[in-house]
Amino acid sequence: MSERLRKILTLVFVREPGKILLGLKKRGFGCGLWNGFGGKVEKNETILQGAKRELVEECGIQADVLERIGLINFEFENDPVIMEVHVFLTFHYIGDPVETEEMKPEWYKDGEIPFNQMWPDDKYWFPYMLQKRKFEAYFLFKGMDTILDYWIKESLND
Ligand SMILES: Nc1nc(SCCc2ccccc2)c2[nH]cnc2n1
Repeated sequence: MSERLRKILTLVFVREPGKILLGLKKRGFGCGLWNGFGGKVEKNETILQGAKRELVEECGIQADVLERIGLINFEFENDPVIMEVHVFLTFHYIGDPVETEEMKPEWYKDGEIPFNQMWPDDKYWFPYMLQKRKFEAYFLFKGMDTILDYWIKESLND
């Protein structure tokens, strides 16, 4: 896997006790789905800096403390590039979420997460993230809707 082409991306979830902030993607990759906030990591920034930047750009929230909670590799059939998504979590942030051109933010109760309007893999790894259990996962997609294969495991390392 190491010699494959990789695209490094971030995904940030903002939490309150019993609630999670999701954004409805208004354009681009994953348009029409609820997701965390994130995107590409630029050349001149670290993954953590990229995560913080995307959170501000996409919903106006500043998170000084982001905890790395997961690492997910997404592969799409017939696409040579693997998406390496670094997932972050924060309970400590500044500002109220605002709608942007990219995202429409909404708070959801943990038991009312709209998985049927989210990427199909989310229901597999959200439980780890909601319980603050670090995880690694891999999903092989056919198109945008079908998971051909996957694994997920709890990881203890940083
Ligand atoms: N939850 C979730 N997210 C993504 S992409 C997240 C990274 C990203 C990529 C492009 C723009 C913004 C954010 C997924 N891809 C396949 N399953 C998936 N599940």
